[in-house]
Amino acid sequence: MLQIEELRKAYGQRVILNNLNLHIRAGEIYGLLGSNGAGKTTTINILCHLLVADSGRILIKDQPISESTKLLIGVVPQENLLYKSLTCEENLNFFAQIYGLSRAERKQRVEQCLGAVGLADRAKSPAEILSGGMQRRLSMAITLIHQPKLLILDEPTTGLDLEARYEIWDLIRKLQQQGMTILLSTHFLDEAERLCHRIGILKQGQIAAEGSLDELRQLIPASEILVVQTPEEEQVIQRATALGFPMRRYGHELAFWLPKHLELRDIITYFDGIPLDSIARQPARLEHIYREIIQKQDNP
Ligand SMILES: Nc1ncnc2c1ncn2[C@@H]1O[C@H](COP(=O)(O)OP(=O)(O)OP(=O)(O)O)[C@@H](O)[C@H]1O
Repeated sequence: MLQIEELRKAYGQRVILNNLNLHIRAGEIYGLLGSNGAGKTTTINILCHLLVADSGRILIKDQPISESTKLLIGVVPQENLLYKSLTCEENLNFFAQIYGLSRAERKQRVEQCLGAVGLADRAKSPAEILSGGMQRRLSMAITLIHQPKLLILDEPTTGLDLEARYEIWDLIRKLQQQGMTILLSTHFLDEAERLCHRIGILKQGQIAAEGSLDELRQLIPASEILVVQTPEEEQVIQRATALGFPMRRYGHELAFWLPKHLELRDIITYFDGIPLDSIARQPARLEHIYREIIQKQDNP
Protein backbone atom coordinates (compact mmCIF):
# COMPACT_ATOMS: atom_id res chain seq x y z
CA MET A 1 0.00 0.00 0.00
CA LEU A 2 2.72 2.45 1.04
CA GLN A 3 6.37 2.22 0.20
CA ILE A 4 8.88 4.71 1.53
CA GLU A 5 12.30 4.36 -0.03
CA GLU A 6 15.51 6.04 1.09
CA LEU A 7 13.68 9.06 2.46
CA ARG A 8 15.96 11.80 3.71
CA LYS A 9 15.18 15.02 5.51
CA ALA A 10 17.61 17.30 7.29
CA TYR A 11 17.29 20.68 8.94
CA GLY A 12 20.68 22.27 8.34
CA GLN A 13 23.27 19.80 9.61
CA ARG A 14 20.66 17.90 11.60
CA VAL A 15 19.58 14.75 9.80
CA ILE A 16 16.07 13.74 10.89
CA LEU A 17 15.30 10.99 8.36
CA ASN A 18 18.39 9.15 7.28
CA ASN A 19 17.40 7.20 4.16
CA LEU A 20 14.32 5.78 5.81
CA ASN A 21 12.78 2.67 4.28
CA LEU A 22 9.30 1.61 5.30
CA HIS A 23 6.75 -0.66 3.69
CA ILE A 24 3.15 -0.80 4.86
CA ARG A 25 1.04 -3.69 3.60
CA ALA A 26 -2.54 -3.28 2.46
CA GLY A 27 -5.02 -3.91 5.25
CA GLU A 28 -2.61 -3.83 8.16
CA ILE A 29 -2.26 -1.56 11.15
CA TYR A 30 1.39 -0.52 11.22
CA GLY A 31 2.67 1.10 14.39
CA LEU A 32 5.41 3.68 14.05
CA LEU A 33 7.19 4.11 17.37
CA GLY A 34 10.06 6.33 18.36
CA SER A 35 11.25 8.69 21.05
CA ASN A 36 10.33 12.37 21.07
CA GLY A 37 11.95 13.99 18.10
CA ALA A 38 12.63 10.69 16.30
CA GLY A 39 10.98 11.99 13.13
CA LYS A 40 7.51 10.41 13.18
CA THR A 41 5.65 13.65 12.52
CA THR A 42 8.26 14.67 9.96
CA THR A 43 7.55 11.42 8.09
CA ILE A 44 3.80 12.00 8.29
CA ASN A 45 4.15 15.61 7.15
CA ILE A 46 6.11 14.49 4.11
CA LEU A 47 3.46 11.86 3.34
CA CYS A 48 0.74 14.48 3.37
CA HIS A 49 2.70 17.11 1.42
CA LEU A 50 3.18 19.51 4.30
CA LEU A 51 6.93 19.06 4.03
CA VAL A 52 9.23 18.29 1.14
CA ALA A 53 11.86 15.58 1.57
CA ASP A 54 15.44 16.23 0.50
CA SER A 55 15.50 12.96 -1.40
CA GLY A 56 13.87 9.54 -1.57
CA ARG A 57 10.78 8.06 -3.09
CA ILE A 58 7.27 7.42 -1.79
CA LEU A 59 4.84 5.14 -3.57
CA ILE A 60 1.23 4.71 -2.64
CA LYS A 61 -0.55 1.85 -4.35
CA ASP A 62 2.53 1.65 -6.58
CA GLN A 63 2.18 5.26 -7.76
CA PRO A 64 4.62 8.01 -6.75
CA ILE A 65 2.85 10.42 -4.40
CA SER A 66 1.56 13.47 -6.18
CA GLU A 67 -1.49 15.72 -6.24
CA SER A 68 -3.48 12.88 -7.75
CA THR A 69 -2.63 10.38 -4.99
CA LYS A 70 -3.52 12.86 -2.24
CA LEU A 71 -7.05 11.55 -2.07
CA LEU A 72 -5.80 8.07 -1.17
CA ILE A 73 -4.50 9.35 2.16
CA GLY A 74 -6.37 10.64 5.19
CA VAL A 75 -4.43 12.15 8.08
CA VAL A 76 -5.70 12.67 11.61
CA PRO A 77 -3.19 15.15 13.08
CA GLN A 78 -2.20 15.38 16.73
CA GLU A 79 -4.33 18.49 17.18
CA ASN A 80 -7.98 18.09 16.18
CA LEU A 81 -8.80 20.11 13.08
CA LEU A 82 -12.30 21.18 14.00
CA TYR A 83 -14.40 24.29 13.89
CA LYS A 84 -15.49 24.26 17.48
CA SER A 85 -18.53 26.49 17.09
CA LEU A 86 -19.92 24.39 14.23
CA THR A 87 -21.96 21.28 14.84
CA CYS A 88 -20.57 17.85 13.97
CA GLU A 89 -22.69 17.79 10.86
CA GLU A 90 -21.58 21.27 9.80
CA ASN A 91 -17.93 20.39 10.32
CA LEU A 92 -18.26 17.34 8.10
CA ASN A 93 -20.26 19.24 5.52
CA PHE A 94 -17.61 21.91 5.35
CA PHE A 95 -14.83 19.41 4.65
CA ALA A 96 -17.03 17.50 2.22
CA GLN A 97 -17.49 20.74 0.28
CA ILE A 98 -13.72 21.25 0.18
CA TYR A 99 -13.43 17.80 -1.40
CA GLY A 100 -16.00 18.86 -3.99
CA LEU A 101 -18.76 16.42 -3.07
CA SER A 102 -22.18 17.20 -4.49
CA ARG A 103 -25.02 18.12 -2.14
CA ALA A 104 -26.51 14.62 -2.34
CA GLU A 105 -23.12 12.93 -1.82
CA ARG A 106 -22.40 15.22 1.09
CA LYS A 107 -25.59 14.33 2.88
CA GLN A 108 -24.88 10.63 2.46
CA ARG A 109 -21.18 10.80 3.41
CA VAL A 110 -21.82 13.02 6.43
CA GLU A 111 -24.34 10.51 7.77
CA GLN A 112 -22.07 7.56 7.00
CA CYS A 113 -19.04 9.13 8.63
CA LEU A 114 -20.89 10.22 11.76
CA GLY A 115 -22.29 6.68 12.01
CA ALA A 116 -18.85 5.14 11.46
CA VAL A 117 -17.39 6.97 14.47
CA GLY A 118 -20.44 6.51 16.70
CA LEU A 119 -21.55 10.16 16.64
CA ALA A 120 -24.81 9.85 14.68
CA ASP A 121 -26.78 11.06 17.71
CA ARG A 122 -24.50 14.10 18.11
CA ALA A 123 -24.95 15.43 14.58
CA LYS A 124 -26.50 18.68 15.83
CA SER A 125 -24.12 19.20 18.76
CA PRO A 126 -21.50 21.93 18.45
CA ALA A 127 -18.01 20.39 18.47
CA GLU A 128 -17.04 22.51 21.48
CA ILE A 129 -19.44 20.76 23.83
CA LEU A 130 -18.18 17.28 22.96
CA SER A 131 -15.79 15.39 25.26
CA GLY A 132 -12.15 15.09 24.21
CA GLY A 133 -12.74 11.53 22.99
CA MET A 134 -15.75 12.57 20.92
CA GLN A 135 -13.83 15.47 19.39
CA ARG A 136 -11.09 13.05 18.39
CA ARG A 137 -13.68 10.75 16.82
CA LEU A 138 -15.16 13.71 14.96
CA SER A 139 -11.68 14.55 13.73
CA MET A 140 -11.42 10.95 12.46
CA ALA A 141 -14.83 11.25 10.77
CA ILE A 142 -13.63 14.36 8.94
CA THR A 143 -10.62 12.42 7.70
CA LEU A 144 -12.87 9.66 6.38
CA ILE A 145 -15.09 12.01 4.40
CA HIS A 146 -13.21 11.53 1.11
CA GLN A 147 -12.91 7.74 1.57
CA PRO A 148 -9.13 7.42 1.81
CA LYS A 149 -7.43 4.03 1.50
CA LEU A 150 -4.63 4.79 3.94
CA LEU A 151 -5.44 6.39 7.26
CA ILE A 152 -2.57 8.03 9.13
CA LEU A 153 -3.15 8.62 12.83
CA ASP A 154 -0.64 10.81 14.66
CA GLU A 155 -0.83 10.03 18.39
CA PRO A 156 -4.60 9.52 18.30
CA THR A 157 -5.11 8.91 22.02
CA THR A 158 -2.76 11.47 23.54
CA GLY A 159 -4.58 13.43 26.24
CA LEU A 160 -7.59 11.11 26.37
CA ASP A 161 -8.88 9.22 29.39
CA LEU A 162 -9.00 5.42 29.48
CA GLU A 163 -12.62 5.05 28.32
CA ALA A 164 -12.03 7.40 25.41
CA ARG A 165 -8.87 5.47 24.48
CA TYR A 166 -10.85 2.21 24.43
CA GLU A 167 -13.38 3.85 22.09
CA ILE A 168 -10.67 5.07 19.74
CA TRP A 169 -9.02 1.64 19.77
CA ASP A 170 -12.35 -0.03 18.91
CA LEU A 171 -12.84 2.45 16.10
CA ILE A 172 -9.35 1.82 14.70
CA ARG A 173 -9.96 -1.96 14.77
CA LYS A 174 -13.34 -1.54 13.11
CA LEU A 175 -11.87 0.59 10.32
CA GLN A 176 -9.13 -1.97 9.74
CA GLN A 177 -11.71 -4.77 9.60
CA GLN A 178 -13.55 -2.79 6.96
CA GLY A 179 -10.41 -2.84 4.82
CA MET A 180 -8.60 0.36 5.78
CA THR A 181 -4.80 0.36 5.93
CA ILE A 182 -3.62 2.28 8.98
CA LEU A 183 -0.35 3.93 9.92
CA LEU A 184 -0.44 4.64 13.63
CA SER A 185 2.20 6.86 15.17
CA THR A 186 2.16 6.53 18.93
CA HIS A 187 4.15 6.91 22.12
CA PHE A 188 2.01 4.39 23.89
CA LEU A 189 3.55 0.96 23.75
CA ASP A 190 0.41 -0.70 25.13
CA GLU A 191 -1.54 0.89 22.28
CA ALA A 192 0.86 -0.46 19.66
CA GLU A 193 0.87 -3.87 21.35
CA ARG A 194 -2.91 -4.11 21.31
CA LEU A 195 -3.61 -2.73 17.86
CA CYS A 196 -0.73 -3.20 15.48
CA HIS A 197 -0.05 -6.13 13.21
CA ARG A 198 3.48 -4.89 12.69
CA ILE A 199 5.55 -2.32 14.51
CA GLY A 200 8.53 -0.29 13.33
CA ILE A 201 10.85 1.46 15.76
CA LEU A 202 12.24 4.69 14.36
CA LYS A 203 15.63 5.60 15.67
CA GLN A 204 18.31 7.88 14.26
CA GLY A 205 16.24 8.44 11.16
CA GLN A 206 15.87 4.77 10.25
CA ILE A 207 13.76 1.79 11.21
CA ALA A 208 15.93 0.12 13.83
CA ALA A 209 13.62 -2.89 14.27
CA GLU A 210 10.42 -4.04 12.65
CA GLY A 211 7.98 -6.92 12.83
CA SER A 212 5.01 -8.38 14.62
CA LEU A 213 5.23 -8.49 18.40
CA ASP A 214 6.27 -12.14 18.19
CA GLU A 215 8.97 -11.31 15.66
CA LEU A 216 10.23 -8.45 17.81
CA ARG A 217 10.34 -10.79 20.81
CA GLN A 218 12.98 -12.82 18.98
CA LEU A 219 15.26 -9.80 19.15
CA ILE A 220 15.87 -10.20 22.85
CA PRO A 221 17.15 -13.44 24.34
CA ALA A 222 14.54 -13.48 27.11
CA SER A 223 11.85 -16.11 27.22
CA GLU A 224 10.18 -14.35 30.11
CA ILE A 225 10.78 -11.42 32.44
CA LEU A 226 11.02 -11.92 36.17
CA VAL A 227 10.02 -8.92 38.26
CA VAL A 228 11.14 -8.99 41.88
CA GLN A 229 10.26 -6.72 44.80
CA THR A 230 12.56 -7.07 47.74
CA PRO A 231 14.10 -4.99 50.52
CA GLU A 232 17.39 -6.82 49.75
CA GLU A 233 18.03 -5.90 46.14
CA GLU A 234 21.80 -6.41 46.27
CA GLN A 235 21.42 -10.00 47.45
CA VAL A 236 18.82 -10.76 44.80
CA ILE A 237 20.98 -9.22 42.08
CA GLN A 238 24.01 -11.23 43.19
CA ARG A 239 22.04 -14.49 43.22
CA ALA A 240 20.40 -13.84 39.86
CA THR A 241 23.69 -12.78 38.29
CA ALA A 242 25.31 -16.01 39.51
CA LEU A 243 22.48 -17.89 37.79
CA GLY A 244 23.19 -16.00 34.56
CA PHE A 245 19.98 -13.95 34.50
CA PRO A 246 20.69 -10.51 32.96
CA MET A 247 19.34 -7.69 35.13
CA ARG A 248 17.26 -4.76 33.91
CA ARG A 249 15.41 -1.88 35.54
CA TYR A 250 12.09 -0.79 34.13
CA GLY A 251 11.36 2.42 35.98
CA HIS A 252 11.43 1.44 39.64
CA GLU A 253 11.01 -2.28 38.84
CA LEU A 254 13.90 -4.67 39.31
CA ALA A 255 13.73 -7.35 36.63
CA PHE A 256 15.71 -10.25 35.22
CA TRP A 257 15.58 -11.93 31.86
CA LEU A 258 14.84 -15.63 32.08
CA PRO A 259 16.50 -17.54 29.26
CA LYS A 260 13.78 -20.22 29.24
CA HIS A 261 10.45 -20.97 30.89
CA LEU A 262 11.04 -21.89 34.52
CA GLU A 263 8.53 -23.03 37.14
CA LEU A 264 7.78 -20.36 39.71
CA ARG A 265 8.44 -22.77 42.60
CA ASP A 266 11.93 -23.43 41.18
CA ILE A 267 12.57 -19.73 40.76
CA ILE A 268 11.58 -19.08 44.36
CA THR A 269 14.06 -21.70 45.59
CA TYR A 270 16.86 -19.84 43.75
CA PHE A 271 16.27 -16.95 46.16
CA ASP A 272 16.05 -19.05 49.32
CA GLY A 273 16.99 -17.11 52.42
CA ILE A 274 16.45 -13.68 50.85
CA PRO A 275 13.31 -11.76 51.92
CA LEU A 276 11.01 -11.17 48.94
CA ASP A 277 7.89 -8.97 48.86
CA SER A 278 6.76 -10.31 45.52
CA ILE A 279 8.04 -12.21 42.53
CA ALA A 280 6.27 -12.48 39.18
CA ARG A 281 7.03 -13.89 35.76
CA GLN A 282 5.62 -12.24 32.66
CA PRO A 283 6.09 -12.59 28.93
CA ALA A 284 8.48 -10.12 27.31
CA ARG A 285 6.40 -7.10 26.34
CA LEU A 286 6.92 -4.37 23.81
CA GLU A 287 8.18 -2.11 26.60
CA HIS A 288 11.08 -4.48 27.26
CA ILE A 289 11.95 -4.90 23.60
CA TYR A 290 11.61 -1.20 22.80
CA ARG A 291 13.92 -0.27 25.65
CA GLU A 292 16.55 -2.70 24.46
CA ILE A 293 16.46 -1.47 20.89
CA ILE A 294 16.58 2.18 21.86
CA GLN A 295 19.48 1.62 24.27
CA LYS A 296 21.41 -0.65 21.93
CA GLN A 297 21.32 2.04 19.30
CA ASP A 298 22.50 4.65 21.79
CA ASN A 299 25.44 2.52 22.90
CA PRO A 300 26.33 0.24 20.03
N1 LIG B 1 11.15 23.39 11.10
C1 LIG B 1 12.07 22.75 11.81
N2 LIG B 1 13.33 23.23 11.91
C2 LIG B 1 14.28 22.58 12.61
N3 LIG B 1 14.08 21.42 13.26
C3 LIG B 1 12.86 20.89 13.19
C4 LIG B 1 11.77 21.51 12.47
N4 LIG B 1 10.68 20.74 12.59
C5 LIG B 1 11.04 19.68 13.36
N5 LIG B 1 12.34 19.77 13.72
C6 LIG B 1 13.08 18.79 14.54
O1 LIG B 1 13.01 17.54 13.90
C7 LIG B 1 13.01 16.50 14.87
C8 LIG B 1 11.93 15.50 14.55
O2 LIG B 1 10.67 16.09 14.87
P1 LIG B 1 9.31 15.26 14.76
O3 LIG B 1 8.24 16.22 15.16
O4 LIG B 1 9.23 14.63 13.44
O5 LIG B 1 9.53 14.14 15.85
P2 LIG B 1 8.46 13.11 16.44
O6 LIG B 1 9.07 11.76 16.31
O7 LIG B 1 7.15 13.31 15.79
O8 LIG B 1 8.44 13.57 17.94
P3 LIG B 1 7.23 13.65 18.98
O9 LIG B 1 7.04 12.25 19.40
O10 LIG B 1 7.79 14.50 20.05
O11 LIG B 1 6.05 14.25 18.29
C9 LIG B 1 12.87 17.18 16.22
O12 LIG B 1 14.10 17.19 16.86
C10 LIG B 1 12.43 18.59 15.88
O13 LIG B 1 12.94 19.50 16.82
